[in-house]
Amino acid sequence: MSGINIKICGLKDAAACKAAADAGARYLGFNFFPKSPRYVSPTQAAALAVDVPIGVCKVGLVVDMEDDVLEALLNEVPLDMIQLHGHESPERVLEVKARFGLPVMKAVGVRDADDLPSLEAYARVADQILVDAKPPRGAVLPGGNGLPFDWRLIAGRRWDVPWMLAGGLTPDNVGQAIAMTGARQVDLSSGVETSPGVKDAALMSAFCQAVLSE
Ligand SMILES: O=C(O)c1ccccc1N[C@@H]1O[C@H](COP(=O)(O)O)[C@@H](O)[C@H]1O
Repeated sequence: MSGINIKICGLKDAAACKAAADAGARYLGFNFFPKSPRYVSPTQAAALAVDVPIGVCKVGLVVDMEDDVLEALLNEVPLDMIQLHGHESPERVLEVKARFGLPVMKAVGVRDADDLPSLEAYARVADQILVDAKPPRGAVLPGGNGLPFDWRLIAGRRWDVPWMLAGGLTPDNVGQAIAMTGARQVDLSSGVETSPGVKDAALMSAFCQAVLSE
């Protein structure tokens, strides 16, 4: 056992949730961004949440969501953590934490060294930070594009809160990603899919094996 935590995001059906938890994921992510091929409605997520094992963290991924929509979502789905994956400011992170009382993980996109100060800023306000690849210019999705960033940019860097590495991770590259960055938590979506939004149990198992054998 490596002691590295795994999050598998964008789960849409009960079989995929079970396969992810059985494979060893400690966080399961539900995606509430309507434009995503991984979108689930609050009603669908509420049904899936019922069978998530105790001790596995249910994360809700939202993108620049307004308070009233977020409130309705949290009233319907028993989430354990909110993942903010849009343009939410540090002030907005604090607001969401205070208003909804759940831990907040803020995704921060990295493309080059200019993006690194943002990580420090969000690490001061969020409960966790998700160090993700910045989406390509003009992309529809602010994440979930299956593209890694240059891991050398964060080699040896540490923040004062727990952090996850994301962006284009796969069963084949996650070992190298961990070795280069020292990540103790990893997160992915596309890398365990056969097509956008379709999770594959064998790929999830292969990914978790690759991480857990580190
Ligand atoms: O997966 C999506 O469709 C998505 C949509 C909007 C915001 C974030 C999204 N995905 C998150 O992006 C990272 C990395 O994903 P990938 O492994 O590169 O596909 C991960 O946190 C996903 O949850």
